[in-house]
Amino acid sequence: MRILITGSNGLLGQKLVQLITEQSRHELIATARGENRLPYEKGYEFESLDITNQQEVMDVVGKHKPDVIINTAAMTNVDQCETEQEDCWKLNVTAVDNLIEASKKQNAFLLQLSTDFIFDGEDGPYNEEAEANPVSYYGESKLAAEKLIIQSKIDWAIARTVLVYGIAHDMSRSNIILWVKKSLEEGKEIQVVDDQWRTPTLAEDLAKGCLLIAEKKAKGIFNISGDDLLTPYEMAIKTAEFFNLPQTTMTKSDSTKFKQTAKRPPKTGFILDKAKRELGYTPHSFEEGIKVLAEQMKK
Ligand SMILES: NC(=O)C1=CN([C@@H]2O[C@H](COP(=O)(O)OP(=O)(O)OC[C@H]3O[C@@H](n4cnc5c(N)ncnc54)[C@H](O)[C@@H]3O)[C@@H](O)[C@H]2O)C=CC1
Repeated sequence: MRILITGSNGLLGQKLVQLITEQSRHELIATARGENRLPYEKGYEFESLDITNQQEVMDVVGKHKPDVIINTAAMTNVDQCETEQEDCWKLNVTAVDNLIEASKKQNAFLLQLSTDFIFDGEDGPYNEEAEANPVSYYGESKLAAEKLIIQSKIDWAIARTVLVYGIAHDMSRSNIILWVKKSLEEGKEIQVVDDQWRTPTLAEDLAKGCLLIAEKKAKGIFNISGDDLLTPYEMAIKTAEFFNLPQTTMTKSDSTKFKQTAKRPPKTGFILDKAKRELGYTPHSFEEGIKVLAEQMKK
């Protein structure tokens, strides 16, 4: 199978490239805006691709004729989406339309990544049929992209995910585990919210879930996240316990104390029954996820 990935420099993109090249079962075309910033070059072809450029999308997809396109590229900074709405829409919605058109022309299966932020967070955890009601512009844009795909006449899947954590090859991305570990090691005072719930997702699990969908060409919406419903404070406690760090400088807080540009849904998290049943998806627990990161940090 020929798989084309957009946003291959992003966190999920990197993990997908790693997973697919390690398995070497598929032909891979890794694309990203600008230069290839991946540290390894074997086992895949690289193509520069800005998905907001309609002609470029048509040309690259037309040249490589993939069986499956996995669109990981997006504007993922929730506050930035709130302040730069035009750019957010261009990348998170209009560019998806470019991919739909290219998929239609080449008869490719399109897998789009989406988010728990399409929900208002009043009654999580959610299954795939729950009613969306975004409270941020980011959530609105990702929901609009879902609608475009659902209404299209192509073969499609949507993988929705939640709070992805993992180690990018250049350590460019922080996450709650790295932040808590570093802060407690330095004896820094930190406040961690205990009134938001998520099912945090190990980036490697998300990559596996996406590949399962691609290999099966499983159509429809799939929740692909971790399975443990936790508050950030609970995640922080588990992190401190794992690394055997003193918790004296860490205090419980609530989200009203933090001023953020975009509103966050209080309680999301996903029910994974469908992905487990139909894809054989089996995510790590949060503790196992910390262990995976700890191993990667040693390298
Ligand atoms: N990271 C998270 O916690 C969550 C992520 N998601 C979704 O999962 C998907 C993957 O997320 P991450 O890998 O964490 O995001 P990321 O921010 O690490 O990667 C996004 C990639 O898109 C690329 N990109 C930006 N503009 C582009 C353009 N015009 N053309 C081509 N590429 C462009 C960026 O360079 C970056 O490499 C996204 O669709 C996101 O909305 C959903 C829920 C939570």
